[in-house]
Amino acid sequence: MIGVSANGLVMRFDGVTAVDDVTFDVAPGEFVTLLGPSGCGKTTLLKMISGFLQPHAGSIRLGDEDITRVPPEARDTALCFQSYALFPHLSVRENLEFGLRQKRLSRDERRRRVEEVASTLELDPQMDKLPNQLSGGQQQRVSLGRALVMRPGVILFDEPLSNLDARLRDQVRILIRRVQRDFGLTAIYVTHDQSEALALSDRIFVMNAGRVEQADTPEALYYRPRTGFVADFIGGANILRGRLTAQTAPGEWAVDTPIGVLTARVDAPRRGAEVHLCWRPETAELAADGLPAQVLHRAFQGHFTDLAVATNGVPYRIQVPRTQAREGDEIRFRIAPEHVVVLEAGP
Ligand SMILES: Nc1ncnc2c1ncn2[C@@H]1O[C@H](COP(=O)(O)OP(=O)(O)OP(=O)(O)O)[C@@H](O)[C@H]1O
Repeated sequence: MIGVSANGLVMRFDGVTAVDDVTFDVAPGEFVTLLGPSGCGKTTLLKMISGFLQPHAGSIRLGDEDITRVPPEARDTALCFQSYALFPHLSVRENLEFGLRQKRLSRDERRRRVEEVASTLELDPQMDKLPNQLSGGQQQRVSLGRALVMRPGVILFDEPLSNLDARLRDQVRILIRRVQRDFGLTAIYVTHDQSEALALSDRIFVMNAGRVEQADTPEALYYRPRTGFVADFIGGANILRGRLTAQTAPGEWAVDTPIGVLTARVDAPRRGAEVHLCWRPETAELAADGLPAQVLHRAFQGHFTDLAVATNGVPYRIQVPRTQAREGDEIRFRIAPEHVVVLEAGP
């Protein structure tokens, strides 16, 4: 297993900086997702790692080797696309074998690898069919198989599930994670779908305007976002401005906000400091002595009820497991200090 590291990568197109001084390390065997809105530079970064784009500055290493100037076919990487990129006139078997023939592997070795991958991906019954005789999910498995037969050190995915319907997406997602573990591959996966990223990844690199804004585990990104962009992009947090007023316990401060006084854990507090706070809707608990809020809209969701509420004209959301509250009612709620996060930068 090999890791990938990038140092100071820059890519510009016609004066637009698509990737702006990106540095990261992906550990051997790690599954990392590049997540961010359309145009933030995810695909450009992936193409630099695979060698289809040359960076204007910076370097990329695969294990101990500097591969910045190594052509794509000589890199120990394989790419799996959303558009499958299968040869329409070749059978599934021939599609799977294609890269191995180009590498001039022996017939026995080709057969061994193709059979192993076909059985892992349950493609055996499809081997003599042409791509247009397959469903979208089957075509995506062939595309994955073509990458796997190469036994790359690093497998790169560019939105591989985006052409599949919701049910198939779940199945192929689980399959991707399983083969990545079983084959001992390092994986870099591009998506703009946050739930896909949260479900698949060891770590997520959240990208914004060509930069990696935060690189963390899914849990840390969700519960400890560092910026307003990350808090909002991952799971939609409530974000409020506030001012630190007084210490209430060791490491805990009262924060004056437009919806009332909240208590937050604060690392480096300064009395009077203006901060941005974020908290997740589901961390609110109904409590008779809590902050008041007026219910604007109620949406029952089964295991929780989503309440759009407002206090002093400021709208936000809370989610509670069970409530009789209706539009127009006043509710009261509290949030434990460990769930109120002080951001390094606002939205
Ligand atoms: N070949 C190109 N020529 C000119 N501009 C480009 C080219 N490729 C990408 N860009 C620009 O670089 C920026 C980053 O594009 P990129 O495709 O990496 O974004 P992305 O995050 O993968 O977006 P999406 O999720 O929509 O695929 C965008 O502003 C895009 O318009």
